[in-house]
Amino acid sequence: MNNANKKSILITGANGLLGQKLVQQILDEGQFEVIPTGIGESRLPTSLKAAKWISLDITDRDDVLQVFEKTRPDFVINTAAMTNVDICEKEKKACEILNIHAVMNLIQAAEKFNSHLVHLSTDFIFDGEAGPYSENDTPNPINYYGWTKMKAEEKIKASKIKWTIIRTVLVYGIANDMSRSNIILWVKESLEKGETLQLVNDQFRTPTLAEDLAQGCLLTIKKQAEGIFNISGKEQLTPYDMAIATADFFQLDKSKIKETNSEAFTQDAKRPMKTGFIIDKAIKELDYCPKSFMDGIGILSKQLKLANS
Ligand SMILES: NC(=O)C1=CN([C@@H]2O[C@H](COP(=O)(O)OP(=O)(O)OC[C@H]3O[C@@H](n4cnc5c(N)ncnc54)[C@H](OP(=O)(O)O)[C@@H]3O)[C@@H](O)[C@H]2O)C=CC1
Ligand SMILES: Cc1cn([C@H]2C[C@H](O)[C@@H](COP(=O)(O)OP(=O)(O)O[C@H]3O[C@@H](C)C(=O)[C@@H](O)[C@H]3O)O2)c(=O)[nH]c1=O
Repeated sequence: MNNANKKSILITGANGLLGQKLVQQILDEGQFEVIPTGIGESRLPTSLKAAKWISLDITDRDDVLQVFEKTRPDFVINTAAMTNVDICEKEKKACEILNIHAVMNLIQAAEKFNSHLVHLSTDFIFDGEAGPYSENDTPNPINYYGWTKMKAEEKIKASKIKWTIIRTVLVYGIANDMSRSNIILWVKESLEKGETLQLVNDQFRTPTLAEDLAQGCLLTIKKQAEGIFNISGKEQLTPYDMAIATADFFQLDKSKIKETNSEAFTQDAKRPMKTGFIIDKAIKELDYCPKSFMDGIGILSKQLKLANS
């Protein structure tokens, strides 16, 4: 506990899409003290500068222990990861260091300072043969990114710390100075440039609005819920469905969206075919209530207008 009456939440990777939404919601709600951390300088928008930024590279064990020593966070939400799935397939060592070894640094520090670790995981721990998945299904990753996220879960489950694992899928939204895009944004931007897109119609996801994911993380902290929770959107859609919905919403040229399948359209890393999550446990135990996909696009659209005004 830092502030007289507020518990503290340290966010790793706070410059990221989820990280920025968490800082926003924690500041808006005022119930907790937020400690935003990340690699290098803050890229948080000025509106979030109230929170004191701490540079923290979670792959640096001494850096992690020093920051925990200084801040003694009650909770840690680990959003930091190597999230470009195709680069993970090509740069396995870097992916292993960030997605597995760095998590072990956090486990060690959480154990030493009695912090509750909330860790972000993914649908890519599954092989996509039988989605949508519940919390009890058996992982069987088919790409290296998914394998590293599964190994990190195993390290956490084997530890002695208080932990919560939040699994999510295909997060979309807009944040300040983003280091990677997401499907709604790259479909919208490509169509606005008049580019032709190939979208697969045989992969299934339950796309997740970044704000809903952040709220799901905070609900587990508010309810001190431990264990595994699926936090995602409710609707199961294909990337083709998502692209058509995006074009309809922003009134863009749908004829530039070519329907294809995973046989014809391949990426460096294999994607599991049918994933998505069953979110009944989060709805029942956390009162989690995600937006519909169309409402999610509406929220993103309003933020884009604000950002461009
Ligand atoms: N996005 C998605 O579709 C999904 C994401 N997830 C999981 O959710 C979590 C958050 O995802 P998302 O917000 O989209 O990810 P982002 O890629 O937007 O954010 C990850 C952040 O981690 C930071 N980072 C990279 N290396 C380090 C390091 N050594 N120390 C500290 N921070 C570091 C990055 O910094 P910088 O910005 O400078 O590169 C970035 O800000 C991840 O764990 C991901 O695996 C799970 C399923 C789906
Ligand atoms: C680039 C592209 C993707 N797709 C499909 C493949 C995939 O199912 C979906 C999204 O592809 P992307 O490469 O944009 O995103 P992808 O890397 O698949 O996103 C993943 O990110 C990591 C961090 C996760 O944890 C996963 O849950 C998932 O969200 O769209 C197309 O159909 N056409 C395209 O041109």
